[in-house]
Amino acid sequence: MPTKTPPSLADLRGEIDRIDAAMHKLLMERGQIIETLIAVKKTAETGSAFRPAREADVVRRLVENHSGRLPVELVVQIWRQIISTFTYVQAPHSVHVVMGPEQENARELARFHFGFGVPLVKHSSPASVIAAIGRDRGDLGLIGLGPAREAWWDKLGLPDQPIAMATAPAIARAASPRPPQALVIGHPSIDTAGLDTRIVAVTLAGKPPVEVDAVLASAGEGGRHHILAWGPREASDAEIAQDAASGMAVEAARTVGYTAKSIAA
Ligand SMILES: O=C(O)C(=O)C[C@]1(C(=O)O)C=C[C@@H](O)C=C1
Repeated sequence: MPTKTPPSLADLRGEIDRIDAAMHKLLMERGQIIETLIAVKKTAETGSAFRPAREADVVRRLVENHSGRLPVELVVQIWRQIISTFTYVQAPHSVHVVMGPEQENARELARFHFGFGVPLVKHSSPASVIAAIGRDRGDLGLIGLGPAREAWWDKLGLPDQPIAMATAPAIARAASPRPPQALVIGHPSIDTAGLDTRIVAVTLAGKPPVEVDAVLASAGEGGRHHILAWGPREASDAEIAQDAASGMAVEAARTVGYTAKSIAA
């Protein structure tokens, strides 16, 4: 049987050039939709093009349809860059991030999530990020989750205060901790319809004996224990608080925003 001669390097590069040109053309075609998007979404009036539920759908579909040699993280990273740039071009804004010695990977996480086209503003505390949102309705904030010095999330969801609307990273990677590492917050006027997960600020009588996956962040303060819990959107604040409390008495529970279910890569 005659053996097939392998393609030359020039042939392979020709093939890559053809694919690159097609990808570039499609990207430019995607870009042509922006002007109409701005008009249809009335972005000039609302000040923000950010639609977290739609973004989560796009990423979930990519992960579901992915196969082959290319790591899915790369594909998600490329699309996060595209989507964030599209959001920015429709309505320029900044992303406020808590960065400091205790938040070493915050910049990397912010760049992975929002790409390189969006300006990052550095803050030293969650309270300062929360205060910054609302001065400009289109701005977003990124605050690290996990153990905290104070229950900064208690400021979310109050009248005219920012709410939670996404978690980062967009996918739960095997190489990174399973629970989300950071919370994305934004002005309450941003459309959060379609996000299937409720985020609840809970006050407990004391520290629960075990920490469960339903807890995103926690802080001990003034004898009380404060946690940020998540559960299905259709569940009530009290139900989500009970699930996260591990038997500890629940003193207060209040919705502070929503997010999309974790997307496992
Ligand atoms: O679907 C929209 O509303 C868009 O503006 C498009 C797009 C995208 O690039 O896919 C950009 C920003 C939104 O946050 C969601 C999705």
